[in-house]
Amino acid sequence: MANDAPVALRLHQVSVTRGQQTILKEVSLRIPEGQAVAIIGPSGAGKSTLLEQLRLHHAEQVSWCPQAPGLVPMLNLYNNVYMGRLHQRTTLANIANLICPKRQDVEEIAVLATSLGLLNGDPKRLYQSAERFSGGEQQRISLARALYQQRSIFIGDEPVSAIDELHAITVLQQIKAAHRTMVVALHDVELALGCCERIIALNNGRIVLDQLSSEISRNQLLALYPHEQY
Ligand SMILES: Nc1ncnc2c1ncn2[C@@H]1O[C@H](COP(=O)(O)OP(=O)(O)OP(=O)(O)O)[C@@H](O)[C@H]1O
Repeated sequence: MANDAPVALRLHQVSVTRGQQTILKEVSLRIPEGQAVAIIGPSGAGKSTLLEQLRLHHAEQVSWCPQAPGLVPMLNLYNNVYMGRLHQRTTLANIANLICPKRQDVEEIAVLATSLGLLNGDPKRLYQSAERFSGGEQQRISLARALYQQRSIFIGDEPVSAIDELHAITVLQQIKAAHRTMVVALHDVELALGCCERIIALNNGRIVLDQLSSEISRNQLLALYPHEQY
């Protein structure tokens, strides 16, 4: 696949074994800067494991959005998002934030939360504990935390699976616009074809397809899911 841009993410013959099972089998991969890539494949194919390897190999550049929201339930929306930049700030600044958040941080997170439809016109929702948001909203808080990291590469494991189809497209476009490179595991092949220029399919720990979306048909992708009904 010709692309002269510098490589943003690279794996070279990476294998991952857990217990008796080899989950990734000598996977090699180069993702150029500027590309939006969907990782697809049936459940258990190794998508999360592949994303984990990409993240571990490029930790400093990556904004990471895991499959489970991973929020602190009793902390409010604001503080859960603020955690995205904990490591970029001093311990003192982080403690001060818990007592008296800076206006600039509050405003920035409010803008982000609004853009993801989390405030519904009510700024007080910024101070509502995460556990009082719905599953889909909690996923969007997790996304806001990843976006707040402001890194050049976004890696997300099913980042829009709890968001309805219409909003999922908008949210993926928003993620794309905020990062130079995006790699997301998606179970929805339509979404993958519509929002990502390159599709990488995994099966049983191996890459079985790696093509530009413009060169693949929907049926070709559906054939990768023989046991699932669409
Ligand atoms: N920590 C672990 N210990 C043992 N086996 C594991 C571990 N993590 C994952 N696996 C196994 O590795 C395989 C791939 O898992 P992985 O989560 O990467 O798949 P996936 O394609 O992301 O699946 P899904 O779409 O269901 O999230 C599965 O068979 C899973 O049971």
